[in-house]
Amino acid sequence: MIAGIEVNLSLILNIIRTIIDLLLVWYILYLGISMFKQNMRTMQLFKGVLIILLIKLVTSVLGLSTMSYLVDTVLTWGIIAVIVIFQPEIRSLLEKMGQTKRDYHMERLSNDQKEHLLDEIVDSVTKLSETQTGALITFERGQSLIDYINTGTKINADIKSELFNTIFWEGTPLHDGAVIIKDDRVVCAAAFFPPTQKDLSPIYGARHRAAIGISEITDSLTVVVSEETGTISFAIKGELIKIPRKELRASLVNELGWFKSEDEEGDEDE
Ligand SMILES: Nc1ncnc2c1ncn2[C@@H]1O[C@H](COP(=O)(O)OP(=O)(O)OP(=O)(O)O)[C@@H](O)[C@H]1O
Repeated sequence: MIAGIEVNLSLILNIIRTIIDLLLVWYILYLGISMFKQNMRTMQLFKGVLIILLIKLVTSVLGLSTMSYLVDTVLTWGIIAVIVIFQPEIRSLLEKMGQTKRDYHMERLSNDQKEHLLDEIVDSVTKLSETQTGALITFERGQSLIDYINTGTKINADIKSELFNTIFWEGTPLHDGAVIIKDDRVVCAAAFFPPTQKDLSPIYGARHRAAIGISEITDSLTVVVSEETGTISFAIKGELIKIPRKELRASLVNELGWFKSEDEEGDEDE
């Protein structure tokens, strides 16, 4: 009787272990595939690895020992090369897996203070758009942008409409590159982003490529203003979304998530 219970218990434990195992593998595959889908570089890598694995299979089945040795060598050195070349993507994936950051800093600000910050940003982006001044403004969200902040010139200033309009004025040395905002601070200007490798319409040049590029490898939000047309776009998760001027404020509120809904406030009070 006791032996029977022990067998059943170990069977149940085995089933639970298998389910946990499968769920973990599924989660890692899901993260990997969503990263591959977002980024053209990783998509190309994925195809390359598939081709090499296919060649490895064929050479093993046909017993082509020299070819098999060559493929093994490519795989061994390839892994090292992939780690070096795709360091930003691998880091982004690991950061996503361990992401627990809550926006403590923004939570300390009152709604009035946040409204004021939004007013400054909306006022500035609207003016940049009206005057057709090219601009790239990136908001750090869950994942750190420290690597990209380090490529620019540190500022650590308040968010002010005049500041953005001055920075992006063509006569200033800082106008080339992106401004990065972390919480309620403008942390740097003239930051450089790795441009996307995606096929894009020829109407988009280096600025839009940079905006999409940073959104492929981080969860940041980038606001781009086109110098040629004054069009405002958001770059999010590898996609470019045009934002009509009238909808800029509402779209920023939606994407930045600075204001909690009443439901969320209620949940925290309980
Ligand atoms: N990799 C990059 N990282 C950050 N900023 C960049 C990068 N590449 C270009 N830029 C910015 O974009 C400007 C050049 O934009 P370009 O005119 O080629 O882009 P565009 O997408 O056609 O935009 P626009 O519609 O404003 O002309 C540069 O002066 C620089 O400020």
